[in-house]
Amino acid sequence: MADPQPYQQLLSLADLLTPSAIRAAATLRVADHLAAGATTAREVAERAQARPDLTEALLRQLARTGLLTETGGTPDGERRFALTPLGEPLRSDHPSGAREALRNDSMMGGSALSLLRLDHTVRTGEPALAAESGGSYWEKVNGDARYAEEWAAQARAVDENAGGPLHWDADNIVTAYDWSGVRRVVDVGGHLGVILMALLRKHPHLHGTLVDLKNVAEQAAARFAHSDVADRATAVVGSFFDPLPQGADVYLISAILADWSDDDAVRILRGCAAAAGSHGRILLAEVAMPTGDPAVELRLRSMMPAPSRSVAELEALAARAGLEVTWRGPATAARTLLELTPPRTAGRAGEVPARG
Ligand SMILES: C[S@@+](CC[C@H](N)C(=O)[O-])C[C@H]1O[C@@H](n2cnc3c(N)ncnc32)[C@H](O)[C@@H]1O
Repeated sequence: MADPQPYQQLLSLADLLTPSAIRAAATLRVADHLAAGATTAREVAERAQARPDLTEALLRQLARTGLLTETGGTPDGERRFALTPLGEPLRSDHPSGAREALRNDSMMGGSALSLLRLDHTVRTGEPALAAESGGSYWEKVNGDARYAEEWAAQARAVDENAGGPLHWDADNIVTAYDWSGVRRVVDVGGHLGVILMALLRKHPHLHGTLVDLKNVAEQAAARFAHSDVADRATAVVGSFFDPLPQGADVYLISAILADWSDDDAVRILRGCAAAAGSHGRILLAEVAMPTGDPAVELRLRSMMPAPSRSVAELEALAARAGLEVTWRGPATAARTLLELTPPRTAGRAGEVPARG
């Protein structure tokens, strides 16, 4: 057989059918329906509330790709299908969690679709989702009740892993900063409260308020209410683009700025500074994701504008926001720690010591 022409290879490399069919199967729970006893396209379609004719096409295509196998026919001549070992991980109960990563309507699966508009990212540096919806990823997954159960599942998973080491060198936030003179901390975009709870447990004199968007803040509030720090931790629904709770001693910004352009990052820093007032400070604990590999860089950049700002770039943002660096904590490959202070209160220590 003649070797394929370069154009044929090119079209085959760029073809979207296989990934789209697998993601459609994940979204429509095809594997779950087959595992639960459906065998024909009609039975799968009925359970998936889909069209039988196109479900049949999907199942036949998945059989071609090796995720399903045809197991004969019914007396009426309908094809029967079953999962192969390659298709098994698409079941919701598979420990790999593959279906969650692949279904188009999950947080992870949905954000992967931004790769389809990589041209937009390469042209502008913006996440491709912005080209589609005009809104941020976080607004979408927090403003839509369809994602509330996913956040609840994440909260359950976080509870199951409670007590383990914190990700991305976040232990440094808890141990490397001098919390002794701090009474109130606001965790800005504090997610499900993992870091804030670790902080309050380690420093029993601290009180914490977590601010996050709706779906997340509600889960964090429920976690706090059932925890040993219930009397010192609160979670409030809010946006860091709106006024934040005033007057805390420290505004913690952990792993937030990577998701935002320079202009938005400066807005977030300014908002924290405004809430910090004349005596408060900001603890910027930004993460740096490894982007040396082009595949990793393209994936990350299609979803977030700045996955790995350098310390110098973070300090430049702080300067743009009118903040002074009053402490430099240990900078690991994954995490930077900077204390930032509005100018009128700068110089608590009278100098900028470099530690770590
Ligand atoms: C990458 S997570 C970081 C979570 C946490 N600070 C940490 O270090 O693990 C980003 C967080 O920012 C929150 N977020 C996004 N946009 C927000 C906004 N406008 N206002 C408040 N929180 C927001 C998200 O819901 C999410 O919890």
